[in-house]
Amino acid sequence: MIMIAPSLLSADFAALGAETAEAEASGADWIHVDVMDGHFVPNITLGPPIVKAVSAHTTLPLDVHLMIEAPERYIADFAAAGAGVITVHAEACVHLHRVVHQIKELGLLAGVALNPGTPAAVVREVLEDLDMVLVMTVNPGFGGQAFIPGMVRKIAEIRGWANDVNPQLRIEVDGGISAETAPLVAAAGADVLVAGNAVFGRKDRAGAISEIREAAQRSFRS
Ligand SMILES: O=C(CO)[C@@H](O)[C@H](O)COP(=O)(O)O
Ligand SMILES: [Co+2]
Repeated sequence: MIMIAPSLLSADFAALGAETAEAEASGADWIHVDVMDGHFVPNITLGPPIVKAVSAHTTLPLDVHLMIEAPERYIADFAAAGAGVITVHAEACVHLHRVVHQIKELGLLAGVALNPGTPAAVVREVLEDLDMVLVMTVNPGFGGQAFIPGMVRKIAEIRGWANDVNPQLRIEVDGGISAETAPLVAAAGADVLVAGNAVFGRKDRAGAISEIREAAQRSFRS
């Protein structure tokens, strides 16, 4: 089943509680929270205290996307703040296997993200251990960027491997996802779609979420 994870990066930061509750009421499956440190990516957003504050406004899993160097330093803090899924960037981890198990030992779902310039092969050796791979379809750091079509091949490659070694693997896509791009990624095997601008940029959030979901559902290929 396709899941939709609206990204709070495009929400009103002065009203994160209300924006989160509205996303849940509008049919979101997860709430995507973008954490940026100004080093791994050229932008700074938020940390565990804000994740904790947001968690009081939803019953949905918080899908925490860590765009930070050496994320192992903060995993326990984000878990304590209420994260349900923690995704680290492969490019930010020297000991990727250890970090994945650090997340799982806290009872959370573990994801690994790949920048557009990073080959799929980087996750191959940990694929059996993962709950999710996040294929970035823009260069991370900002919302509202254009989808990079070349990433569709990477999604299909990972789905092909997962069918052999980890059929339950979720493949999340993040960046430039809309009702227009959703069918492309779903046809390649992505089943968790992050959408920032395409949801929070619209007044009718429920309409936006269901349009993206239906567009993806029609072409999903597992
Ligand atoms: O991780 C990121 C950006 O680095 C994302 O989660 C963005 O927030 C997606 O925004 P849109 O491209 O959907 O507007
Ligand atoms: Co993100």
